[in-house]
Amino acid sequence: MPSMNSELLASWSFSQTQIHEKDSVAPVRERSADLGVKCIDPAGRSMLQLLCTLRRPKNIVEIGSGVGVASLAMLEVLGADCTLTAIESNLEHANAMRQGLREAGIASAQARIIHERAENVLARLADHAYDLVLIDAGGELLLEYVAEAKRLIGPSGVIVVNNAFDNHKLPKPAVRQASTVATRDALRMLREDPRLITHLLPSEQGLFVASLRPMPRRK
Ligand SMILES: C[S@@+](CC[C@H](N)C(=O)[O-])C[C@H]1O[C@@H](n2cnc3c(N)ncnc32)[C@H](O)[C@@H]1O
Repeated sequence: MPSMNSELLASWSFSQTQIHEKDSVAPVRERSADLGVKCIDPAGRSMLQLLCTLRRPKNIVEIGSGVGVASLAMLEVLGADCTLTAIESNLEHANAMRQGLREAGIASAQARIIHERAENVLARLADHAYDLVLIDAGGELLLEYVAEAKRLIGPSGVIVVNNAFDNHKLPKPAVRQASTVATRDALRMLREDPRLITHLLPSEQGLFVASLRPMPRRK
């Protein structure tokens, strides 16, 4: 296991600076900051775009879409080829996201925002109908969201958990706060599922990716 030393820390910090976002991203980040929403960090956003580029998901669910930094990142690389169902419990955040979608020229038929608590919505979404589920709504209910995400994804589905470091509390065993315990349990649930390949990507907030193993090819 690599131990954190100053060189490794310097390389990791350097990697976090090697991201150049389009000018259109800054106003959405500003709107997020104005409303006190902690949006996905630049490295996480860039990793999410890479994942979308490689997997080309057609149907996406985002749990906790905030003002839409992650949503717009996915829509930017996928174009009109995908539909997004964004679940957001805070009306101000949902309205600010609607504004961002309009400014980006995204049709409302392509990106649907459901203004409701995710725990009241997810059960209504169809089994195996989605290719990517992004979870970014805090740690407390993460186990529930992960269980639902496993039901929602189709045969080549991917589950992504942002802020997997739980604000850097995850690696500290002494921290027993509800969100940290739930995050540990949820990530373990994904890691121990033999159908999934998982990886914790070292963005600033931590991006945990769980992908269904491909079916073996028939000879
Ligand atoms: C970390 S922010 C999401 C940031 C967003 N993914 C982005 O990158 O721009 C978390 C969001 O989850 C929302 N949220 C919190 N609990 C929720 C719940 N139970 N159901 C739906 N949304 C929730 C908050 O209102 C907040 O906007």
